[in-house]
Amino acid sequence: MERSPVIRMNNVRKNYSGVDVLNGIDLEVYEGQIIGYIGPNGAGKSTTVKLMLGLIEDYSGSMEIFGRDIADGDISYKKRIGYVPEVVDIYDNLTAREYLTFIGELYGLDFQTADTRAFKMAECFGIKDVYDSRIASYSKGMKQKVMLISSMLHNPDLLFLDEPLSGLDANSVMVVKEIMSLLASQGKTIFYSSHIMDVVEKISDRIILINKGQIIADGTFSELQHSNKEGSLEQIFNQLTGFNEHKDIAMEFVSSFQEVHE
Ligand SMILES: Nc1ncnc2c1ncn2[C@@H]1O[C@H](COP(=O)(O)OP(=O)(O)OP(=O)(O)O)[C@@H](O)[C@H]1O
Repeated sequence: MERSPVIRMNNVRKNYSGVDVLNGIDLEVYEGQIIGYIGPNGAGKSTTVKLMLGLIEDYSGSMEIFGRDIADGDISYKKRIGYVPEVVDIYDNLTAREYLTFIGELYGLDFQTADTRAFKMAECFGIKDVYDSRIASYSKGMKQKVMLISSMLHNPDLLFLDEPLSGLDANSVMVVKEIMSLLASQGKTIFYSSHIMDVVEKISDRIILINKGQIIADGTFSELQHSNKEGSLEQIFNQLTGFNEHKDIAMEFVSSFQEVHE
């Protein structure tokens, strides 16, 4: 059976006020893949994800999700997508129950289904006792858990996660990594961005490195290792993005706020 890609990008370009941010992204992502999408700050990762989510409309090239061009005016594909943004920006005045049932209903679930699912998920994440407390009183990790629940409540086929493990303790990290593997084994596709290289190295079955709006590496971790003769993903990242000045920069940074004694 021929596999058709869940995401297909063809020569996607985007500029902001004449400044090129994406310079021709070509990409095919398949069912069941866990894609680690990495790159330096400002490389264009969030821009790519926002384009796929339909949050930014003005671009050139073509972009298909679930086999349909997302510019065709039919936004029903969004119901099959879950998203955790990089910055947790939720309605602090709501309780988790209010927020999650609201999100569930936006995705077409009835209140009871959304509530039952959300409560069970909150229980698994150890936050059921605060389910009816205002989100404003939550810790950073607890808010992140609410975001993770909201992205999966409607059982999406494609998940976009931006730093999904941000603020989570070591035990919760293990649970979330396991959830990602389980979903991928069911054929769900996970596209996630992170700066934590050792996690990306371990859980991705494909790593895509973007630099200055272009894909400069794409493969499994061992493929990247073979073609770059480097050990860790962090070292491959440094090598491919041409960065080896960390010591000089650190020295300069510290000396900017310290007196230099000759
Ligand atoms: N709304 C905007 N208006 C103007 N420029 C923007 C806008 N959004 C992003 N950019 C620019 O586009 C470039 C890519 O930004 P993007 O957020 O995609 O990077 P990123 O790879 O996600 O970075 P990070 O790792 O820091 O999150 C940056 O130079 C950024 O300044």
